[in-house]
Amino acid sequence: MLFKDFTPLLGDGAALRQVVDDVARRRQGTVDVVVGMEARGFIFGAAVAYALGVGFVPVRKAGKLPAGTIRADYTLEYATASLEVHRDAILPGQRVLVMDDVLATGGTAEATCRLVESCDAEVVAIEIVVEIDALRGRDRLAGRDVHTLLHV
Ligand SMILES: O=P(O)(O)OC[C@H]1O[C@H](OP(=O)(O)OP(=O)(O)O)[C@H](O)[C@@H]1O
Ligand SMILES: Nc1ncnc2[nH]cnc12
Repeated sequence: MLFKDFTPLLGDGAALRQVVDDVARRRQGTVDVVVGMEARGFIFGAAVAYALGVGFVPVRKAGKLPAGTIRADYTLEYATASLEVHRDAILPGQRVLVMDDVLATGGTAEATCRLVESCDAEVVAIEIVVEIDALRGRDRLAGRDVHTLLHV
């Protein structure tokens, strides 16, 4: 699978603003917090949280967060990995927007949804900048509101 390089989009101020404003317009008033996944989900997630006027919660690769965490394992092509979030970062009942740059196999997004739901919070929607359709990541997110800006 070819690597989809996002750095030109990040370097283009008008394009970056268009992506962030589009997500913020769609989700305005519907979420209490944005969750973004390390590392590229931090860039878009934090910008969208700022635009919505809500907080941002980082989901990190295992072993990087300083306080008490909960963990979710997920599968990569030939291995497994783990994501973590601070156990008190997402409150029960909060409405959560999950934001990432790429949806490939869906493992990252699916594990993130599990983390949110372990906090008794609700995944209101998943916003993705680019979905790699051939990898069928969407199948792992069946029943969820998944919105993608671009399909490749
Ligand atoms: O749908 P999946 O198959 O789970 O792949 C998508 C994930 O892969 C990339 O992150 P990566 O784990 O490469 O980390 P990085 O953002 O730190 O480069 C991307 O930013 C997504 O988070
Ligand atoms: N092909 C790909 N390009 C960019 N980011 C990715 N994350 C997972 N697969 C990817």
